[in-house]
Amino acid sequence: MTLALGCIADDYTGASDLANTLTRAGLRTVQTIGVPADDLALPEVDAVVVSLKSRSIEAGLAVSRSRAAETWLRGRGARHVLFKICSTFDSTDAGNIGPVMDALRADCGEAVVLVTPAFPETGRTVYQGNLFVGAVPLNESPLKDHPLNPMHDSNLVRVLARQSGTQTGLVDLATVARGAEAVRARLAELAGKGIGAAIIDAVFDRDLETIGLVAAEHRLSVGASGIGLGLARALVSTGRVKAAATSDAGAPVGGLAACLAGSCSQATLQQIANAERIMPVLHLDPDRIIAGADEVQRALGWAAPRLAEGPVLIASSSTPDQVAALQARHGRDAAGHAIEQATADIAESLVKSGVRRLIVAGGETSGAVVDRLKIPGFLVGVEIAAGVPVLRAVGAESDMLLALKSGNFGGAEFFSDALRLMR
Ligand SMILES: Nc1ncnc2c1ncn2[C@@H]1O[C@H](COP(=O)(O)OP(=O)(O)O)[C@@H](O)[C@H]1O
Ligand SMILES: O=C(O)[C@@H](O)C(=O)COP(=O)(O)O
Repeated sequence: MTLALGCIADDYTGASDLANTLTRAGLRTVQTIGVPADDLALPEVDAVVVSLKSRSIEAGLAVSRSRAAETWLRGRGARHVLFKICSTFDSTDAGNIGPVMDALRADCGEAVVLVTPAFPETGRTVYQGNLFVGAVPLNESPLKDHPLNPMHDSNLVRVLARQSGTQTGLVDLATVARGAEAVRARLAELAGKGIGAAIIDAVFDRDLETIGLVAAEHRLSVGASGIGLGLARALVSTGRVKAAATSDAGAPVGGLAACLAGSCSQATLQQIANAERIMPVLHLDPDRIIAGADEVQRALGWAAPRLAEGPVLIASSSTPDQVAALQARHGRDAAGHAIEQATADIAESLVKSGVRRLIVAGGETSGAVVDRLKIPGFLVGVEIAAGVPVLRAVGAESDMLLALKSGNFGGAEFFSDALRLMR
């Protein structure tokens, strides 16, 4: 297998979002959980997205895990590696976007790395280096209240400069609009000044196509699904990949269905509220989880009689005020970790009792659940909402369908939309 594109994603929902985008653009794609074991039977593919849970861990660990993934991908022929980050640039001043980018850049000797989280299909656009979420700048969006990485600065040139050892420059929209040659010239100018990273503006998919053409000539890029779209279209339009039809990875599995939510995003809170109309919903008590009380057992006892009747939803999600109060009592990381592990405990028991269709809301939450279920990889099925495909587990103990929903993605009826497509 010689890969046309290698990808390293810093969380599992982000990885499935990217795998979805690449698949829809015609690349045969598989999502692996971590660096695949040698005995994992992978189909013949054009792109592999290695999913890491490295967004919110210590920067040194994120670097070493990303480097291991890079070595594996380049060893399978990937000339270009895309480091997939969140379309809302989720990170802190300690990393991990800057440190991982610096390490991968040093490994491949790239002069200037193109960086853009733009993903217009989901309302993420970048103008003059400022990230917009829908109509508002990042720092005014719900991301200002993210439980793990609240985003308070929408100027990505500044945000990345605080995290990276290299200087950060800008390729503005006017340059992108002039086409690939103008972008190449601007990158050469930045490289001449010793600037090693460039935030590049993008508002429409056509901007990402220009960016993809240029990025594909390089060894490394950093961004969200939008630049993945640009790269995939460039690989197809230049004949390096023959566009494939989408597979039937979402064929029915039957079995019980359940939903778990650990995301506290505004979108997820609305989706949970709407789900109350169509299925039983249990709201976990986060204080009881952290206190180590038997909240997991309570949830399982609640779910057992209801599952045979139809899908259920179990959520730890709370409003920003409640999240802040909980974190003040217990600490941010301790609270997040305890809740993720409790959600994983619940997922493990649900699967033991016959759940084969599982929907998880939240990136870190999905990471904890998928790790616990020891699923080595996924094939991409139909799209439920922009950035969220139906996934079929490969190499797992049971044949299962999953959906890993980024906190901010999906329409107001996401849970019923997903269940309709996961049979
Ligand atoms: N009620 C709560 N209070 C505080 N933190 C919570 C609560 N519920 C879940 N969390 C934690 O918040 C984080 C949500 O992150 P994540 O799952 O990545 O969601 P998103 O995709 O919205 O970013 C996780 O670490 C999760 O355990
Ligand atoms: O790019 C995106 O927005 C998503 O693919 C993503 O990474 C989402 O992360 P979470 O919101 O933490 O799920």
